[in-house]
Parts: sequence; structure tokens; C-alpha cells
Amino acid sequence: MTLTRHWIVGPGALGRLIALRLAGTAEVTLIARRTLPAEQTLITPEHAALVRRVDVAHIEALPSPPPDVMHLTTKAHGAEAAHAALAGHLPEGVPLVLWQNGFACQPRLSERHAGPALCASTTEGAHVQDDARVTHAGHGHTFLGSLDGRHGELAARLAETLASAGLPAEAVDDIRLRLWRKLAVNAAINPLVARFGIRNGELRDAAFRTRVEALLAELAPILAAEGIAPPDGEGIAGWRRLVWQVIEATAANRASMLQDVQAGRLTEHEAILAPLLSAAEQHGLAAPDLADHLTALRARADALAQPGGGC
Ligand SMILES: NC(=O)C1=CN([C@@H]2O[C@H](COP(=O)(O)OP(=O)(O)OC[C@H]3O[C@@H](n4cnc5c(N)ncnc54)[C@H](OP(=O)(O)O)[C@@H]3O)[C@@H](O)[C@H]2O)C=CC1
Ligand SMILES: CC(C)(CO)C(=O)C(=O)O
Repeated sequence: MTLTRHWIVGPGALGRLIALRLAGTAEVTLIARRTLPAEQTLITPEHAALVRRVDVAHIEALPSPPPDVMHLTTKAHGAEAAHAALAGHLPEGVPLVLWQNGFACQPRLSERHAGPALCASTTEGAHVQDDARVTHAGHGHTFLGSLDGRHGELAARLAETLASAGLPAEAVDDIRLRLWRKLAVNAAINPLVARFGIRNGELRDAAFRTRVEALLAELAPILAAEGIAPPDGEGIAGWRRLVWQVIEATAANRASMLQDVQAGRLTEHEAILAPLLSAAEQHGLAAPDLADHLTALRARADALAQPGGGC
């Protein structure tokens, strides 16, 4: 199994971070839906400028030969359309890596993809500066694995490839658990900071603290019913510890959902909140605050979709 040729579909912040890091050791093609410069710069967390040339291809004019592995790095709501545009052009068996947050497209695409499908859960942080520059804001760690526990050797090889390109990674056999834990943290932080236009650290203020606690009280029983345990401690105490740790560690951050709101983009509310609400319904659990956030973010998404709604 060679992992030399990587296609990276969705050349945004995370896609270009992975592309520019991998381009030092592998053959990388960015698959885009619009023209992008081949010369790309990555500003590293140490403030160095890493300049690399990568091939860029349009999603409707795919190059040959096919890749050894295809990374899907669109937002969660774009993943299925991007996959559908590519799937018919790939030979069977090309491995797919899904880098999305939340837990929405992963089960569906893992089922639909004609080859091994891995999911990635990463704490790397990146944001786009412009079409030729991306900032790697902070080093993180990536977990890779398939939802059905297969393809361990592929996950291990890919983790090695990423790690030797400067993105520490490891293969795991519990990626579903890791995706749900991240989703839980995102659900406790992102809708609140996005709706109130605040940085993560402001959630520590009394007025917001009670809202975080209310979300934790809804999240903990849903996660327990789904068999998702916090990394340390048990039940709500464990989730409380994790969420407040993340809030402390990211106090100065504008969370991804807030950045999306401020930039007039669609947020990843469906991928983060809808799986929780569907689990709540299945287990007969009440989740009024989570439902209220989903309703508000859906209303915003509907308004964005109206003519002139993005202004
Ligand atoms: N950024 C980060 O630090 C992290 C991101 N993630 C997750 O990774 C995913 C990607 O996030 P991020 O990189 O920040 O998002 P961005 O919005 O920066 O990038 C998404 C990219 O996907 C492209 N895209 C969308 N649809 C298609 C399509 N059909 N064909 C080709 N390209 C397409 C967009 O194109 P265009 O430029 O034309 O709009 C854009 O370049 C999200 O699920 C996010 O939650 C997870 C951890 C960290
Ligand atoms: C953990 C958190 C909320 C940090 O900002 C994040 O992952 C995000 O911004 O989406």
C-alpha cells in the first residue's frame, strides 16, 4: 500500500494546512471549485513562512492518475456534494479520509464510499488569510480510524505519513468516541459564542456560565445514552471538567462557528447539534436549549439562503 499521491478536496484552512505540510514529502493535488494560485504560503505557529508549489485541479477536470488517498476537507455541509462529484471518477478502492467536525456526513460517506473510509479528529488549528496564504495557528494532534474498526494498517500508515510531514497523528480504534467527544465540546461552546458574538473566555462570565451549565445538563444524559464517556471522570462532572478546561485553554479564541457567523458563512450547526437532538429524541430525553440553538442557527441559515441574505 503506497501513500504517495494525495488529493485534497476542499482547499480551505485545514485542506491547505494538510496540503502544504504533506507537499514536503508527498505528491499533493488540491482539488478546488475555483482557481487558486499554485504557489501557496503557510504561516507556521512559529511565524515562519513556508512557501510551496502544489498542483491545483478543478473538481470538474480531475487529473490522472488517481490518488493513493483522497482527503475530504470541505465543511461538513459540503462534504456529501463534493464526494458525489468525485466518486464516479475514482477507481474502486481509493481510501477516503473525512476531516469534518461533528457527526453527520461520516456515517453516510463511510457507508457510501467504494473503498476504505477513515475519519480524522484533529486539534490542529488553521485559518485562511487569502487565496495564497493560510495560517497554521497552533499545533495539535490528529486521531485517525474507521467507524467500523477496520483498516487499522491504513490508518497507521497514514498517521505515519502525516506525522513525518509535521502533523502529529495516531491511529485509533475508537474514532466514533473521539468524534462525539469533540462534538460535545463544540455543542457546549460554539452555538453560545456564535449567537452572542463573544470569545470563548467570556463564557466564564456569570451570565454565560449558567447557559454553559444548562447545556451540560442536557448533553451529559444524551452522551451517556449513546455510550460516550468523557475522557476523565464520569457523567456530568467529567463533561464539565472537559468543557471548562477547553474554555480556559481557548479563552482568547473566536470559535469556528463565531468566525463563520462574522464572515456571513453557513455554520456547522447541523453536523454538531442535529446528531445530539436526534439521539435525544431516540432516547426520550429533553434538550430544550440545544433545540433552541439549532432552531436559531437554522433560521439564520435560511436567511443567508434568501437573495440578499448574506449581506
Ligand atoms: N480550520 C481548522 O482549524 C479546523 C477545521 N476542522 C474541520 O475541517 C473542516 C474544514 O474546515 P476549514 O478548512 O476551516 O473550512 P474552510 O471553509 O476554510 O474550507 C472549506 C473548503 O472547502 C471548499 N469546498 C466546499 N465545497 C467544495 C466542493 N464541492 N468542491 C471543492 N471544494 C469545496 C471551500 O471552497 P471555497 O474556498 O471555494 O469556498 C473551502 O475552500 C470543517 O468540518 C471543520 O470543522 C477541524 C479542525 C480544525
Ligand atoms: C474547541 C473550540 C470551540 C475552540 O475554539 C473549537 O473547536 C472551535 O472553534 O470549533
